[in-house]
Amino acid sequence: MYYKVLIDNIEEHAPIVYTPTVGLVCQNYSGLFRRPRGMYFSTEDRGEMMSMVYNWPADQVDMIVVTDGSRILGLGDLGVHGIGIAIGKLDLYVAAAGINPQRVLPVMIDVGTNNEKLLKDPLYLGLQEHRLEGEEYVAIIDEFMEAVFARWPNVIVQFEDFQSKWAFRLLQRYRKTYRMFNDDVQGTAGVAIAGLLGAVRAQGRPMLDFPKQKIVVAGAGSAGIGVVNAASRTMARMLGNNEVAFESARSQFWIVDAHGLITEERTNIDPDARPFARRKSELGHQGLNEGASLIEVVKKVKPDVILGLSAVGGLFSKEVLEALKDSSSSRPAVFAMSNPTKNAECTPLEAFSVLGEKIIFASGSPFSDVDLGNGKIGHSNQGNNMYLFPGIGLGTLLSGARIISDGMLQAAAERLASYMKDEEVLQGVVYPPISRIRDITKEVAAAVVKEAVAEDLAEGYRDMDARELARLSEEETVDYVQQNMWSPVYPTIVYKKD
Ligand SMILES: NC(=O)c1ccc[n+]([C@@H]2O[C@H](COP(=O)([O-])OP(=O)(O)OC[C@H]3O[C@@H](n4cnc5c(N)ncnc54)[C@H](O)[C@@H]3O)[C@@H](O)[C@H]2O)c1
Ligand SMILES: O=C(O)C[C@H](O)C(=O)O
Ligand SMILES: [Mg+2]
Repeated sequence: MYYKVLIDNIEEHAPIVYTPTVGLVCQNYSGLFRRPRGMYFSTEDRGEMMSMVYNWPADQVDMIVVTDGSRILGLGDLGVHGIGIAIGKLDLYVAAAGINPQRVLPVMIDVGTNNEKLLKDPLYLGLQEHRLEGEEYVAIIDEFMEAVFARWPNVIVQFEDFQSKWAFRLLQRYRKTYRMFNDDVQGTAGVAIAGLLGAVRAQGRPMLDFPKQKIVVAGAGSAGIGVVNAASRTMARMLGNNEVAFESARSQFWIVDAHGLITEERTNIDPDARPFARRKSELGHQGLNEGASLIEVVKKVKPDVILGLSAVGGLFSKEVLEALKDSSSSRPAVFAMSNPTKNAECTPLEAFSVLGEKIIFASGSPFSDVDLGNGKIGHSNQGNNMYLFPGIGLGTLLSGARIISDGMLQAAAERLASYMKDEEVLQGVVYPPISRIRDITKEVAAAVVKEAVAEDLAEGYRDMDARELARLSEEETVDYVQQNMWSPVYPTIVYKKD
């Protein structure tokens, strides 16, 4: 009944089970606690996880969303309170992807917290010690992965809201051996690429013009670097996929973090950001220096896009938006993607009032459209990984792919981009409304299945073996996905008064 209500009213309820309200829930979780949900694996469970997984009552689990609570939305380290995010994401797996709700498992890895308030809070439900670090931390995650894949070899594990340093490291560690992905790094990247391709089409230009876009990214964490990595690979593919193409794609991005513009001259540069550090040779003629402020960078670069994944509310100030007036694009794009609402780099009202009706606007959390007067509407898109992660999970499940490849993620992003019609995109609508999330998820999942088959990764699912999967046409693949989506059905009961 809960899922029936959620699915039928997804537009109204997504902002409650998901961003922004889920953020508030996580911030107050110990005080709101009613009953335990999900599984907790803690530092104290070392050596026991293999037997613990057998305590979970379901014989089959299709999807796990796991977090260690270290970076929940843009709210920082919330320790075990972060379980709310895993529960919320899995609600969307049921509502959008039709994963059976009896086969989802939210997981919290409790290795302590560095949140001083929680460390002192008598109501805190988790371990009251500082976070475990280094190889001991990795050993805990290794043990958890071995345990869940031993009990459910076909499960898919989505890593969610791990602080950046672990997000990248764990993704590299597991992605070639387990059916797993990191939603903040990879899901966000695909959604951003789909929106950026939409912004190119909205200028009346072909998607192949994407490599000409100049993009300033504020934020060099798991999400920001994930976007720049994948978007530059997409550009490079469009340019011929050779070394020159990669170099040209790289030069389209300017990354600004808490210390300003990232250049080669930065000391202690984060290895994940290093490939995108601006070269010394480029800085002179651009009039930019190491650590240049966001506003300076926007003024000098005149970018087509400013994209925020900084978790700093209001970072796209009036001055930054004013500077974007000189953008070389006929329709500059403002993507204020940080969550929850108060962390958005700017609101659509702020962006449209400074830059006018032409811009393309997207935010991570939902905002209302803006009335621009004279019957004109400034469209507020929700650029959130919710448009991809359910389809990535479902497509992986139904293909029986052994791993989740870059190609499968790329296919998902491209399907999301092509889902929007030209008329919609020209009106500034680059993402579908959430009311269509079940349909878009079905399409994304089908694209993931097709790509898994093409890459010879698919091993089939239940009665559908790999050979049969390979024989399905595009349309048949979509039907196959649809038939395997769980749906709560209730008969209509009409009470008749005689
Ligand atoms: N819309 C989506 O689908 C989506 C997906 C993933 C993450 N996010 C959001 O993105 C945000 C960042 O997530 P993350 O995992 O990358 O976090 P993170 O903490 O790893 O990274 C934050 C980055 O922002 C930088 N930063 C801080 N202050 C800045 C400033 N004043 N100017 C420029 N950069 C600044 C930091 O240096 C860091 O590089 C969060 O709010 C999260 O909710 C949104
Ligand atoms: O949870 C969301 O709404 C998106 C994203 O995964 C985030 O961490 O902000
Ligand atoms: Mg997240």
